[in-house]
Amino acid sequence: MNTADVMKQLEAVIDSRREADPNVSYVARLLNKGEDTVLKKIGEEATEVVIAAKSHDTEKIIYETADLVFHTMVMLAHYNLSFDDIAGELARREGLSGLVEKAARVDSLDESSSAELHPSRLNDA
Ligand SMILES: N=c1c2ncn([C@@H]3O[C@H](COP(=O)(O)OP(=O)(O)OP(=O)(O)O)[C@@H](O)[C@H]3O)c2ncn1[C@@H]1O[C@H](COP(=O)(O)O)[C@@H](O)[C@H]1O
Repeated sequence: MNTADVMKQLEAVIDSRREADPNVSYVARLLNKGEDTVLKKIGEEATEVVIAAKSHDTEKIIYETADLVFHTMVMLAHYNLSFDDIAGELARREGLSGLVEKAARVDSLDESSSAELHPSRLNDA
């Protein structure tokens, strides 16, 4: 199976677990416990990825990253988002250097803060 098919299939399984019994489905249990539990798992799994990466153990990195991706998919389901939403955002960014994007963001921040300090706005306060 290619990557896109794996993600689509996992997404469909997660979606199908919305109404499943939390006693037999881990996904149903997580979704039933709600936002805080779903988000706590993301934090835990992200930390485990960092620890695995620092160990330079390839198998552990793959295993923990799979856990993180899986729990991220559950989090997206919680917010009724799909992996297509993320793929769409990544596609939108394609070809736009992170450095160029950051420079544009910093410039626009500078413009808005200098506008705040502009003498014509002194009476606004
Ligand atoms: N890909 C996964 C998957 N990856 C990880 N996990 C589970 O996620 C949990 C990870 O938690 P931890 O490593 O923190 O272990 P833990 O301390 O036991 O976890 P907690 O007690 O904190 O929940 C483990 O129970 C893993 O088995 C997954 N559970 C399910 N899936 C997929 O989701 C499908 C539906 O699963 P069910 O809803 O259980 O049928 C499965 O068929 C799989 O395709």
